[in-house]
Amino acid sequence: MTKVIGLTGGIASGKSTVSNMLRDRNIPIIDADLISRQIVEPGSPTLHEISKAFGCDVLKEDGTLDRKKLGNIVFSDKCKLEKLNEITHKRIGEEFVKRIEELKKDNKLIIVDAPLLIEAKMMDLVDEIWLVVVDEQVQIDRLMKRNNLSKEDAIKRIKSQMSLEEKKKYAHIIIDNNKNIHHLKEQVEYILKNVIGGLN
Ligand SMILES: CC(C)(COP(=O)(O)OP(=O)(O)OC[C@H]1O[C@@H](n2cnc3c(N)ncnc32)[C@H](O)[C@@H]1O)[C@@H](O)C(=O)NCCC(=O)NCCS
Ligand SMILES: Nc1ncnc2c1ncn2[C@@H]1O[C@H](COP(=O)(O)OP(=O)(O)OP(=O)(O)O)[C@@H](O)[C@H]1O
Repeated sequence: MTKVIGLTGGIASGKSTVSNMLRDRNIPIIDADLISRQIVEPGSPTLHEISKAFGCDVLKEDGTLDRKKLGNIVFSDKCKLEKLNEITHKRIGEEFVKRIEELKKDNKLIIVDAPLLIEAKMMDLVDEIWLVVVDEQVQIDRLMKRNNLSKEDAIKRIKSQMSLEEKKKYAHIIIDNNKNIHHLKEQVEYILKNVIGGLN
């Protein structure tokens, strides 16, 4: 039996960092942020719908999605974010199902790295939820630094997602990423050894 893990957590909590550690152990990762880029390639129906809903202004001259511009629009307006989610989440979910089925053939453990797993009600696609947690101040600092955002913009993005306290209600395992990378890696190794056991 294959075990499918949903790896989730707030923006800049450290999901990709955890995913990379698991990938290094040859565990397959399904990356929602990557899928959300693939489904909006030029010529795709999703990009067409986005430009119809948000105007051609959200396209660059070469026809690709101007992610920065669309991000600025949706993270400042809840209704617009909901509109974008309506367009994208169904397709992201379909890709999850397809890729999980493919990977199940050859793997006992699969990770679905999805920031909005809970918000998008995709919990049923996975057997277990691992939640990466950080204190809000650490999250703000890391997000400002990584995305070169003002504090105000970083807070807007954090507030566009479900609160950590709410997410904790769904989590089977909590990974604390408030300290350094070494501390994070120790937890990942512990989980692989003691919780997942011989699966990977
Ligand atoms: C708004 C967009 C264009 C911004 O692009 P950008 O390259 O700046 O960010 P990227 O896609 O790398 O996402 C970075 C992080 O933002 C957060 N985020 C992304 N989309 C959303 C959303 N709809 N609601 C809340 N937070 C989100 C996540 O924590 C994600 O890890 C892009 O995120 C997007 O198309 N989002 C809709 C698709 C989606 O919901 N993706 C998450 C899949 S579970
Ligand atoms: N323990 C840590 N110590 C210091 N920096 C860290 C730590 N963990 C992650 N980071 C940094 O914090 C930032 C956010 O981490 P990461 O990109 O893994 O988060 P994420 O949850 O995948 O983000 P997103 O939701 O936006 O996809 C990155 O710049 C990463 O290098």
